[in-house]
Amino acid sequence: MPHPTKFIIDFDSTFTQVEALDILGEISLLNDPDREIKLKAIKDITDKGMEGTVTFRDSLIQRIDILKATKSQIADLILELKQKVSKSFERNKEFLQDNAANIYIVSNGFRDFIIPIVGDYGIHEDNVFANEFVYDEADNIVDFNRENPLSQNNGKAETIRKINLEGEIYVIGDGYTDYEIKKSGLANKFYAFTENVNRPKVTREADHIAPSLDEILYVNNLNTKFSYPKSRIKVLLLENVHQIGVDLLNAEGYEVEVVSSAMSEEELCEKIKTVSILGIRSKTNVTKKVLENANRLIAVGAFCIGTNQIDLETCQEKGIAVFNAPFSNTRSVVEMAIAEIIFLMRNFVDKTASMHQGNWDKSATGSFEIRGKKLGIVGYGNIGAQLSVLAENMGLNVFYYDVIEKLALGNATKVNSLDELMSTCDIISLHVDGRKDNENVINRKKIELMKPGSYLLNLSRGHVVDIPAVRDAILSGRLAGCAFDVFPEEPKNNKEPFVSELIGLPNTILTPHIGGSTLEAQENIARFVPGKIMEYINTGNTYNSVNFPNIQLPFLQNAHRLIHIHMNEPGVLAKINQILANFEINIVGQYLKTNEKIGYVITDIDKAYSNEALDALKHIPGTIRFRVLY
Ligand SMILES: NC(=O)C1=CN([C@@H]2O[C@H](COP(=O)(O)OP(=O)(O)OC[C@H]3O[C@@H](n4cnc5c(N)ncnc54)[C@H](O)[C@@H]3O)[C@@H](O)[C@H]2O)C=CC1
Ligand SMILES: O=C(O)C(=O)COP(=O)(O)O
Repeated sequence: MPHPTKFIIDFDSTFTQVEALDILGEISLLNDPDREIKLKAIKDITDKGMEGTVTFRDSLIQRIDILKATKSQIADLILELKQKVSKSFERNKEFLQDNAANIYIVSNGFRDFIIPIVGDYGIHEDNVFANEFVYDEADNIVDFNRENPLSQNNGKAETIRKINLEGEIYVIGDGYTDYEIKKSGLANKFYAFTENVNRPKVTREADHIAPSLDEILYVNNLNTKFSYPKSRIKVLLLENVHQIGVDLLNAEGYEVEVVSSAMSEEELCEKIKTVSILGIRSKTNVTKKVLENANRLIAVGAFCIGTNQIDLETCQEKGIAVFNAPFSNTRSVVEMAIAEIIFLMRNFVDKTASMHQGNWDKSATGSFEIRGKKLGIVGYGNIGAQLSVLAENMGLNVFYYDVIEKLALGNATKVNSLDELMSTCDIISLHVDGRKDNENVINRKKIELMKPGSYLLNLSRGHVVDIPAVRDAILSGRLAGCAFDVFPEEPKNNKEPFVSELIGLPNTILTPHIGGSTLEAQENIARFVPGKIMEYINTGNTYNSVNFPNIQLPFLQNAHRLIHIHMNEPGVLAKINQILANFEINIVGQYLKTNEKIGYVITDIDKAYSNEALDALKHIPGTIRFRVLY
């Protein structure tokens, strides 16, 4: 049943993402030597027409004169425009088709290209009000129908007056001429559509600013496709997440804010209040206090490997799913470790610094090949194991220690205690995770166990090593060198100073936590993490989540999906199913997984159900979060 409200929708920059005459210019002026100048002139005239500094009629005359387009070029334009329909119109095609009888396109553009585009969405040509080109015998566009009110200022209001619509009338558009319909008393509401263009002069006049069609349908209870408009989902990305990630989340229709540095707890406590998706890297601590303020937060994306900076348990208790990129920068860290082992054993860093001072110090003293040396890897996870493979290929003998049982790759040898590893290897490289228990795992005692003249690398987490003990070992000559990429205290951004007791020590490589900072790694991460978050939000999939039970779900077809997150206590599933039975709701599919703390139940049901049933499900004791996917 179509909804009785009548929608008057603008075409250029509303139904489509672009101004059609700009695109027509790109086509008709393709081989014109003054193409760029003319295209710019068309844009300028369009803007002047919008601002009202040139009358709309004059702007049309001038543009058509520059365009010199033909009928066959209109056919090309239509093909282009079909690719440029606004994303939220595309998403809500079903709504537009079902309600086509009550949808009117009123535009200062041209019927010649509008009808074929909106026709694909079920909108009948009788409901399209727009200008018409005039062609000569050779099919060149030479003029437009000057009798048409839409070729003049305030033509939209005049057109609506003539068609004499009755009932509730809503106007959707991005331009001042759309607002004029409401201003003339011919519509009940004006929605300023900002998905493609945001004009303050227009949004100021709006009854409602609509970043998407989803938003308009949502506020009018007309949403059939999305239970919640994506444009209402606020994303906050901190710490210079790669632009690809920003673009992906923007393209999904979310409202994305980007901040280049990390945030302090205090700053984040304030900022998080309106945020639904938070993206961070290693520097932002998502603490219990932050999470207490995070009542809209659905998911956290760690755009890195480590998640020790996030209070994962509190996230679980609040039904916030956490995702990371477990392999995207692994290789980058390993390559850096290999390079540093060679640099340390040849004393390259001090030698090059000395050369820059004008010194020539050619000597083999304290310089060694890495071939045949014993490399001890602490933490044989993804990074440790990959380092093992590459190091062995370069001729190192690999030994490792891990707190859990791990498959030895290649010829690597498992060692049964950390002490044994520390005391027998020439190089120790740390690749443990950042759990709290790992604080000072490499303490003074462990460092004292190391072979005289050995080397220490830490590319894992700063709190794992006792820094004053390393300083003493370097100064006493027990350690021949060390490489540190991570520190107990790291600056929040590139402007804050770096302070450490390791500054100025000999054969000591210090890097600003850049193990994973390669363009390849950052791009991989920026594709991976948003992908996981969007999948979770759109389908409920938690596969790869760090803190949620992992479920890989089938596509939702012809059903609605109930997502129920609850404390893992007995009987919740039974209660869910009891409610569904009481309301005679047919279950199409059901999936449950739990971990020690929470249960995650997905129930796909037939589309016909009452809101009371949803209400009852929401109020089952122990419910943490409940949402519905259409
Ligand atoms: N410097 C940088 O830019 C980067 C640093 N990292 C850090 O590297 C570390 C390792 O990353 P992945 O290998 O991907 O993690 P992973 O989780 O795959 O491996 C960690 C391994 O350490 C073991 N482990 C934990 N505590 C241990 C201990 N006390 N003694 C011995 N073994 C212990 C675990 O059992 C596990 O096998 C993490 O701390 C991560 O945050 C990761 C990427 C970039
Ligand atoms: O991936 C990790 O765990 C890292 O330590 C890299 O951190 P970053 O993203 O460079 O702040």
